[in-house]
Amino acid sequence: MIYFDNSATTKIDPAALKSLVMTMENYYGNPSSLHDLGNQAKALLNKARLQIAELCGCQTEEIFFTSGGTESNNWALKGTAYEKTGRGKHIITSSVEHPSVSHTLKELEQEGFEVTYLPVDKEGRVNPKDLQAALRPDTILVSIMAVNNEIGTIQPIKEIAEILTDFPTIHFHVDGVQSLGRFKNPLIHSRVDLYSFSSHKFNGPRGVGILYKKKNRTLKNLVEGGGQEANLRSGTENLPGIVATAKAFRLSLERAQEENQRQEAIQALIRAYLKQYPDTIRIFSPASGASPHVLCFALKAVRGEVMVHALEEKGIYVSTTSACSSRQTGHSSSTLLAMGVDGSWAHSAIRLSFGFENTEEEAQRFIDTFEDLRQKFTVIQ
Ligand SMILES: Cc1ncc(COP(=O)(O)O)c(C=O)c1O
Repeated sequence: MIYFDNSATTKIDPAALKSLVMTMENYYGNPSSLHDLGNQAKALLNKARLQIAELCGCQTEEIFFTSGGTESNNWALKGTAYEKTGRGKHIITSSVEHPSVSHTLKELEQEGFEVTYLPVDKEGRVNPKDLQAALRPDTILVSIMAVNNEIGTIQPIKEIAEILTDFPTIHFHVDGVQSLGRFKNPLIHSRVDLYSFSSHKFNGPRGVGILYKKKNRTLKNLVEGGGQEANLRSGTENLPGIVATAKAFRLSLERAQEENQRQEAIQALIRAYLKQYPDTIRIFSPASGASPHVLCFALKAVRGEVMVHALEEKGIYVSTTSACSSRQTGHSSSTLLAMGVDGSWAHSAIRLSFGFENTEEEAQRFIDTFEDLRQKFTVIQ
């Protein structure tokens, strides 16, 4: 079996799994309880928060735990919109965001907010000049992803942050769900106010997200209840998941350099093979300025889902462009369409995404299998 679907989700790291089970078995007290078991759970929660804050170079009060990347994104966007509605109703984003951003913004549009969707170039990248031109006195929020989940493009977050330095009242949110380990500073730039992470994308467990919120920024809370997470996000904390997340976060950063190099080598091997067929194979992931963990391409006139299942029969697991959209029949990648890719090519796209267990030997096995399929499909055509 070859698992090349790490942008959809990753296998939990054995050390993170150990932390998860250890916490479940030994720290089952509720961190809000007054007794000793509660105190022990609370101490562990504080420790996990401190570890993540230190790794991000921020304060513990700036780290909030949520249920995943989707909730972190929803909270950053809606929380800003509802908090700042008196100051303005204009939001800027890109046309290639994950649905947890784009669908949330569509909802806000129905509630009377105005959203500017910045175009992207042929590599799926926003031009900071377009952002500069879109800024208005009533702009309250800019939300741009760090790394695109469908093709891997890295957005110019630093350049955008520099521009926004002159606009200190605007909240700058970055969806960093696909980004951990790709930047030296996990939060990229000090001008970033809100940053979303998702544990299951970096070999942590499902059901845990992180929202970094800069100390002086205010967000409306969306989840009311017992006042956990500094009264801003209620609900009994998922302590085992949070402890395992802290472990996976640290491990991801520790092995980032080695990981990136290995994934670059895997990607280079597969790219070299794909490039032999320029008439029938198109590569959509940029060759530079992109994360090495994603490689998106298409074999002409073979639908993405057909290729996904043909590879699956050979024990190779990949996606059409994003796991969320892959069950919607006839759905094309929104990123590819925003890049101006022709609809029929977009329908044929598949995404390979690499993780910490993948090897160059697997890349070679993938190439051999894909070559058989390419020949088979070419004969059929
Ligand atoms: C860029 C991006 N943002 C947000 C999400 C949502 O994260 P989660 O699955 O933790 O809700 C994903 C998941 O694929 C993603 O790739």
